Amino acid sequence: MTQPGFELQELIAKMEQRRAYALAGGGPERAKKQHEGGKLTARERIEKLLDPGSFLEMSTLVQHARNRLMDGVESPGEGVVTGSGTIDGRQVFIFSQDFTVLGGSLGKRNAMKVTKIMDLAAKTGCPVIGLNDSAGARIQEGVDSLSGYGEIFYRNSVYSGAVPQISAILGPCAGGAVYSPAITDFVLMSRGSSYMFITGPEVIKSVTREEVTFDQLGGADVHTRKSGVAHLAYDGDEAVLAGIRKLLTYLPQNAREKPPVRDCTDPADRRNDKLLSVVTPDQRKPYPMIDVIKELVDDGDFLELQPDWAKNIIVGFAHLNGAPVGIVANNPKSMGGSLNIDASDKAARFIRTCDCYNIPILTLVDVSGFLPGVQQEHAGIIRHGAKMLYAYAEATVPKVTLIVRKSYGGAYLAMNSRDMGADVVYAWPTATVAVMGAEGAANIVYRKEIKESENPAAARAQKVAEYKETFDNPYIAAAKGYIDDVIAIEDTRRVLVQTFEMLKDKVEERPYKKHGNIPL
Ligand SMILES: CC(=O)SCCNC(=O)CCNC(=O)[C@H](O)C(C)(C)COP(=O)(O)OP(=O)(O)OC[C@H]1O[C@@H](n2cnc3c(N)ncnc32)[C@H](O)[C@@H]1OP(=O)(O)O
Repeated sequence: MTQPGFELQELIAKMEQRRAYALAGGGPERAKKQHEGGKLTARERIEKLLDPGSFLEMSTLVQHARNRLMDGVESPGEGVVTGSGTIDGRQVFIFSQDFTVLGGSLGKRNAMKVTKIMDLAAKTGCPVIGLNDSAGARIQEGVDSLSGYGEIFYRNSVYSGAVPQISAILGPCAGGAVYSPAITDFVLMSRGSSYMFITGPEVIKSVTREEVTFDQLGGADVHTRKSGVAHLAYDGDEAVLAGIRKLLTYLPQNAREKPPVRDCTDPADRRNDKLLSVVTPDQRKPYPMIDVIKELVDDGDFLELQPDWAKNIIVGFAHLNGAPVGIVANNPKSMGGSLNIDASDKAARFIRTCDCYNIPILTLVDVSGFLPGVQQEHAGIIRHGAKMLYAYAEATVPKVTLIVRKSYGGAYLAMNSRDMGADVVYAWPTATVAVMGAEGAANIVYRKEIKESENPAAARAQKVAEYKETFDNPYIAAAKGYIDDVIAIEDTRRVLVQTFEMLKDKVEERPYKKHGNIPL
């Protein structure tokens, strides 16, 4: 007769054997190949991302859905590692595609593992992090694998704005697979070892005869400089994972919560005398807006998103006296800070991201207008610029606008003026608010007088000077109540900290609707 203890040991041994089989993934040879390609394995990534020892794995023993083509094929762990854990003590859900198992390809059961943790994240109100490294739809599973993608995309969309979703691209992400990261809130890529594209170089060559490498087509630099698909690029997996940890410090767990406030040692009333030598009243003289931002926020620490795409607008996260804030700022160093199609898309998306996750918005304005040009008009600047107006008006988080220098025309409205829903608008003494700059305005308003004058050039100069004297300042707008106060430049940090503190419990309701219809 079998000893009861022995029977239990057998059961335990069987469990350990199954578990070890799954944990080994595609085996040491494929793991070695992964390392040789400058990449970590799926499990190493999880270990580096989460707080030590916090990973609770799910669905470890799942196997592929059998079909004729998959006979005799092994898929330990089914090509993806899933579960939950903590980052800085806060719970997150994670899936990490395992390229060592069938190239991390996505079949029905692989997708089931992913959707399981997405559902748990939504039910428990926690962020979802996807570490992508996959050859795409599992060819042998045909339409079942397409269905698997559908189930993931559906949840990416339904949970959008409910819980933060962050995608890291750490290897291939091709074909329809790209649409999962594309729907999520943030996309981070590793340089040199990751790429995203709809159709690969081979197909492109056969259809259009264009010859291009994987990296030239969809590498990290392409998506952070040209397409705007990705928000941040890093050198290597570890840097991407550190980037995710940093990003989470600005985000709440879900849309019902506020983002975490941290201890702040940078004095709330620190004077900003440095700024007196950064921004000059000369409208034609550009200055680094990024220096203005860094001077105002806690410890000069600003996480800029999409820093190399649509450089004429700056967006990113910082803390003000320990509380996260989203910043949107014109960049006079690029295209004179004017707004174009890409800048409008970049800003609108960021504003909506802040609003989803209860992050107050600070807008720093130095804008000459929307970029003139046939290309911009024909490409739909009206439709794209409208997104910014819509996004600001739609946002119910605290919104503070500071006019640093120029604020002209339609762009004055697109940069969150009082009428567009700013809760408080400040201006520096260097600010000018008008329909257009003095040169253009004088030419139109005094055209007849200038033309009929004996010396048109002198008459024009005089009228420009008169116009500047009368209109190129913030005081007319302040007198009409469009600006709440003109503040001392060196006192700005204190004023902003106090203003956001005043607004922190702001509640703003909107009329009933299914959802708004933002122009896309
Ligand atoms: C909706 C959509 O996703 S459509 C897109 C469908 N996907 C594709 O067309 C990509 C097909 N795959 C590829 O082109 C290549 O595998 C690449 C470029 C992604 C990676 O190339 P490499 O790094 O050289 O890896 P390699 O080709 O050896 O693939 C690794 C393993 O994954 C397997 N694999 C790769 N792609 C798939 C796939 N789509 N389905 C099933 N298995 C796959 C390979 O057979 C290989 O298996 P093995 O380790 O047992 O030999």
